[in-house]
Amino acid sequence: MRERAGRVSVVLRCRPLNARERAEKVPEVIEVDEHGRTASARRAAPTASERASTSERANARTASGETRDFVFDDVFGPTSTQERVYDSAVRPMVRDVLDGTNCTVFAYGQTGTGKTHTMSGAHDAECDVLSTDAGVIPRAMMQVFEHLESKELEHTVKVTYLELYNEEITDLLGAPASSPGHKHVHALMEDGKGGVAVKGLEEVYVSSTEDVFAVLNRGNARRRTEETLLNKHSSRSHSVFSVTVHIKDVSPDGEEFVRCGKLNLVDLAGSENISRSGATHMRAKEAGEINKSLVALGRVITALVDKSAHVPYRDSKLTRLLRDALGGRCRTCIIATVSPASHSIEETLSTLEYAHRAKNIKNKPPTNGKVPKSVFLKDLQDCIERLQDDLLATREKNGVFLSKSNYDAEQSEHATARRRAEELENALASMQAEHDKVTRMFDKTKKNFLQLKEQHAGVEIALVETKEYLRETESELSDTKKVAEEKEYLLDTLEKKHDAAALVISTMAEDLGAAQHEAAALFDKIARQESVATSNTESVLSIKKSMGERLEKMVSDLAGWQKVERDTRAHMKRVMDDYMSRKEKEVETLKEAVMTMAHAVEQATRQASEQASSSMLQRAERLEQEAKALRADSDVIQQVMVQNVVVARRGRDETVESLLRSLTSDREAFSDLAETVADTSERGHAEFVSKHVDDLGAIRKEFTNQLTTAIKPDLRTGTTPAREHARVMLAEPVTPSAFTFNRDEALSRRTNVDAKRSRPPLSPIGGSRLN
Ligand SMILES: Nc1ncnc2c1ncn2[C@@H]1O[C@H](COP(=O)(O)OP(=O)(O)OP(=O)(O)O)[C@@H](O)[C@H]1O
Repeated sequence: MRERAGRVSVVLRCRPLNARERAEKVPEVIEVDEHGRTASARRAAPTASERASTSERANARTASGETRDFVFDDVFGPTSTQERVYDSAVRPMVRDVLDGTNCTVFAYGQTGTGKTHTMSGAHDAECDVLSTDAGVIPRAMMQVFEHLESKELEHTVKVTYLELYNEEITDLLGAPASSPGHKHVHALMEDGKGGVAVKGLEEVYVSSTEDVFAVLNRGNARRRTEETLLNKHSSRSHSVFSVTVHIKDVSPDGEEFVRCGKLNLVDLAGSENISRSGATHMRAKEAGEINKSLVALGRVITALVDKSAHVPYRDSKLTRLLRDALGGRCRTCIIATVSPASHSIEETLSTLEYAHRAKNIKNKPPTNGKVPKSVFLKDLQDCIERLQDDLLATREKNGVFLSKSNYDAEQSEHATARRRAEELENALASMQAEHDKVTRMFDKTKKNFLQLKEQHAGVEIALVETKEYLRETESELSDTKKVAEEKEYLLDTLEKKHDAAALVISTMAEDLGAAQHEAAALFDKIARQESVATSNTESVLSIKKSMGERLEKMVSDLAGWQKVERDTRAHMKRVMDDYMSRKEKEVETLKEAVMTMAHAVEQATRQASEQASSSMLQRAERLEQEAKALRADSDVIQQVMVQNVVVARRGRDETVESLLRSLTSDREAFSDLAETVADTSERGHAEFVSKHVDDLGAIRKEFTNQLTTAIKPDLRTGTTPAREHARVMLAEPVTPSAFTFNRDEALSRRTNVDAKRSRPPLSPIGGSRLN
């Protein structure tokens, strides 16, 4: 092994697969290069059985196929022998011990990886020849004694063997306990030189390898081992086998001195995955304690590597025991043991990482173990005196008493213990605070739990209800199934019917095709009808439009006609007024003439009545002529009216008739007037004139009324009688004869009227004459 001053040396040993692993064909994931002092760890996919026995997380991690390399001071593969490991890693250290150096060799690794095999192995020897399986301890002892014997040096060799189990130190070489349940537990104490010592530990002086093997056998017999799934003889404790060698020597200058070297050989209990090792109950607690102390060891290593100000040696008795070996004045070698099996890859990697880090721990320079013989003797003398004092004090007093030096040592230990107690109290206070916090969390959790319990009760009720509902649902389901079966049956029937229906449907489809054809023809017809209807509508609209236009035209014509009528009426009125005023004048004149005549008649009563009669007759004739002229005027007027009516596209028959009647009546009236005038001589002109003035007024009034009625609009229809009459007229074919004045008919009507008035009918104007 290469040596680097002051540094902890770390070697790796990888054991071969055991029989069971070989049988299971467990893949090997560790490759070692002894020459290159490297080890490669490969994460491989786990086998089915590994998957079954490994946590999901581990499976996930080991499935990655990652390979990591580690370099150590020495690497030993599965085929490396015990001898080779010893010669390479430990033999130099034993040499140092014999030179007066304190050395520590400890094996560290997962359970079942060969720590005990490496440290102890088989330590029986025949004929002073160690078996090939002999481990570090027997080989070291063999080397020590070979050296001492070969050099024929004066020496003493003493050994101690202790076990640290569940944080209690037991002396494996001490007197057996008085009762099976009783154990001697030993305290750790400061040795006053920066190290620790186990108080009251039995030191056994040995003078040969046989003595050592006997001691080892005695101690190993008391060591706690158990069978686990991972190791048939698993060590359940850490063990420390210490060898102290004192050698008397002489310096070149002739001075005698004593070389004192101590070799600590530590076999740690293996870290274990509790689930994989199958540990339960006490064993699980045991494994927990082992792991705890190994974690403390890991923290110490980390603190030393990181050069932390505080190294937590006091966290466990294991680290206190190894204090000198880790960071103290000691030469140290760590033998890390690993398994090549794939199922241990995670633990193997953990071991490799810690071991690799531990390489960086630097110890202080070892003390020179050479003590002058006088000093050594003085020390021995002091020791003997202390022991004698204790013995004396014990003898004199009725109890256990100590010598002053032992008392001081005890006091010093008590002071340390007090400090430790204070530290522990502080730790306790922080733990109390943590405990309070946890209690509060517990209370909160308890509250939550109670709430959850209540919810759970509610859920249980709901569950019962759900179960009930489920039962109901199941019953409904069975009913539904029955219904489903029935439906299935019906479905079958329906399918058959469906086939039949399909047949019918195909027939219907054909019919439908025909119907569609007919419908198409029908639609064509309808389209045609619609087009006709549209054209009709257009015609109606056109007729309506032309009717409207015609009506408007008619209205406008009517308005024109009304104007003509108004003009005619005004004209007639003027004619009539002229005529009347003329006639009135004439009547006046006539009256005057009549008066004159009457006067003349009165005066010329006696003058020739014939002359008078003739004159009157002439006068009457003249009047008749005038009447004829009037009649001619009337005819002219009549013709004008007719012409006007014709020009106004027919006209108001009734109005015209009325006018005609009126005119006829006027004519007749004039005829009557003429007759009356003819009769005037008989009835008197005054009566005649006044009567006819009245008649003329009545005629005018009636004419006016008729006109008003003819043009008065009907509130309901919005039309006037004249318009209505015109409409009727327009609707009927009009012949000019309809407007021809029938004089005879008029006369006959006049006669009828007169008859109704009980008046003698007038003689035709043309044929009238005065009687
Ligand atoms: N290098 C090796 N060559 C052959 N067999 C070995 C080797 N290492 C270990 N073994 C065997 O493996 C088994 C377990 O070894 P060992 O008891 O030494 O493990 P351990 O690490 O001490 O376990 P634990 O921590 O449980 O005590 C033993 O039967 C041992 O003989």
